[in-house]
Amino acid sequence: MATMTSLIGLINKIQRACTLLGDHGGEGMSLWEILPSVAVVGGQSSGKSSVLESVVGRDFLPRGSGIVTRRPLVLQLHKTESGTECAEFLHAPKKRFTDFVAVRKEIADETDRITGKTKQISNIPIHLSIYSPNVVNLTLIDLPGLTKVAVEGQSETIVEDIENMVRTYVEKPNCIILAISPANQDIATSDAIKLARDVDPSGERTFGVLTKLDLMDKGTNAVDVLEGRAYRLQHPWVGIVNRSQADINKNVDMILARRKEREYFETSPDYGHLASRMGSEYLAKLLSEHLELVIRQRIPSIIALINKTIDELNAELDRIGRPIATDGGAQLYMILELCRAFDRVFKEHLDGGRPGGDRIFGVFDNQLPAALKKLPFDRYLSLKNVQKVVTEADGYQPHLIAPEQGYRRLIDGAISYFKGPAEASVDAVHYVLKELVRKSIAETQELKRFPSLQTDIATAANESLEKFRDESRKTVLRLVEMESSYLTADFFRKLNAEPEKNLNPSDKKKNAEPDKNPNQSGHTGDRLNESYLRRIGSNVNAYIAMVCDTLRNTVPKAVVYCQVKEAKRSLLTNFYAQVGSREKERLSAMLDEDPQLMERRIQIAKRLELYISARDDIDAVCWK
Ligand SMILES: Nc1nc2c(ncn2[C@@H]2O[C@H](COP(=O)(O)OP(=O)(O)OP(=O)(O)O)[C@@H](O)[C@H]2O)c(=O)[nH]1
Repeated sequence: MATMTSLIGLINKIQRACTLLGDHGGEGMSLWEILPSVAVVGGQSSGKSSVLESVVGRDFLPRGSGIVTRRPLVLQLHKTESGTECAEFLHAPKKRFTDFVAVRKEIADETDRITGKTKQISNIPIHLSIYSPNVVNLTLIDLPGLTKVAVEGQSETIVEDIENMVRTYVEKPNCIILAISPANQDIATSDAIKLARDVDPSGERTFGVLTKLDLMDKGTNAVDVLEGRAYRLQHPWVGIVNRSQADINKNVDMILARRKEREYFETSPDYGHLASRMGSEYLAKLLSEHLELVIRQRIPSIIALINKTIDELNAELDRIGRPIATDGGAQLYMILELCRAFDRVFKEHLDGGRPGGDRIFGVFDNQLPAALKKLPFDRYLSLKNVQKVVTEADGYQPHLIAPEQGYRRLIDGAISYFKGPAEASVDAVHYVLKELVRKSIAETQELKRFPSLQTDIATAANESLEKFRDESRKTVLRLVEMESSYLTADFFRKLNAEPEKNLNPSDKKKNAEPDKNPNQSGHTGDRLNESYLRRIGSNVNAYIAMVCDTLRNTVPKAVVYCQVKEAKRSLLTNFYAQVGSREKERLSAMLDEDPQLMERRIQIAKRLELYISARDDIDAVCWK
């Protein structure tokens, strides 16, 4: 079974590692939060520093009037078998202090480094480890003393600020509270007890410490408090006699002070019966034993938290991606895999499964028919324009039978109107595809960490789409031009057949005077009569309607063939060819990651290392 030394040593080690990672509490459940610690709480001048120092057995804490402790001091005591005592700060790990006067100065300087030489406070802790044969393994947190009023140079909120900071430490269920109250004040007015009662009403994690027993008025004693009658706590009260200011001035050393304290209790008529449970040494032992008990109880939940965190960190590493291979072949493989992932998402957009592909159907089903409908054939085939085109078509020559050239010109002119909607369909589908490329890049999880590759893929895909658009435009224009290049003769044959039904065909052939029938040639003297022009207009209109029906069906086919199918088939084909011939340096550049993400990965990896080593340490200690 684990020894007390190894258990507390283990917790010390994990706490130090937490601080290295900047994990000293804060938001969320952290390892730091679950590790047990002892916080020293009390009003100013209640004797906190004195208690801490006598537990440690050395003078090392800054002294002075006013607010001295302005940052939490996390003090880790490590018991060594032998050797000289030394101290080490986490912020200066290579420097070993053997002179405790220098330790005191370093605490003061390090406090100022964060807070400046003001009287402000900060909740960023200072970590100090003390290695000594004269200490027990213990982690103590010294906190600024609770005050009642702000003094000159302090902000109005200082009283509240200190209380809030102390509270953040002591309200955590893992915190053992060392509540320091001076015996020469009424226990009912103790700031430490007041706060401890607030955050630990059952008193199960509060240790009451009564200082300054030697300063009580003659004839009074604190037996009521020390025996738990004045204020009941789950743990026994411990009385302490620290060095007086006069002792400090006379440089009474700690060893002597402890001996004097022991003698005080042993010879005291009031406290003699309690002597074995009084004094700084007893307090240190009591705390250490309690801490061990708490750690033992906590180990299962610490292991559970560590395991849960390791799983979460691994999952996050998977999500943001593992580090990239350095080998060129592996990088090429990775780039192609990423392109394929993008391509899959893009195809899902087109084929369904993800939204967007339906907008292409919308172009053919709504936009194209609406644009065709809006073509200005009414104006183009107005009586006036028909007359103008037909008249101009044959130049100075009179029309003989039917205005053949006039018909052709009118039809040609009308068909050229279809170019607009056909090209607009090409463009509309182009923009839908471009948007789908953008969306697909954004939605490809695997690509998220590679902004450079995202840009490269977008550029390559858009270049391909431009090419497809050009091809598609040529094709639809060709479809329109084809309609002009050879007209459907059948349509006119049927048209000619209709009026002939009303006439006697033999008569028509015989007299060979078409001009006489206005329905046939429409000549009135030199000019075509109005109803004949109307008939030309309506014939051309009917022909155009037929062409329109055809194009409404063929333009979408051409667009899908040239743009959509090509996009599905070969959006990145050129890109693959280019990438395949690229140098390793360029491949690495394509896999450049977002610097923030890289930083995040390093952080997670560090954290993961801490948690894994913490788990190993716990395993090692528990199996000992
Ligand atoms: N006689 C005697 N004096 C004590 C005792 N405990 C503390 N003192 C004196 O009380 C004064 C304040 O003690 P500190 O230990 O500095 O008290 P603190 O709570 O750390 O004070 P701040 O850091 O200012 O909040 C010092 O002059 C100590 O010598 C004690 O048990 N007996």
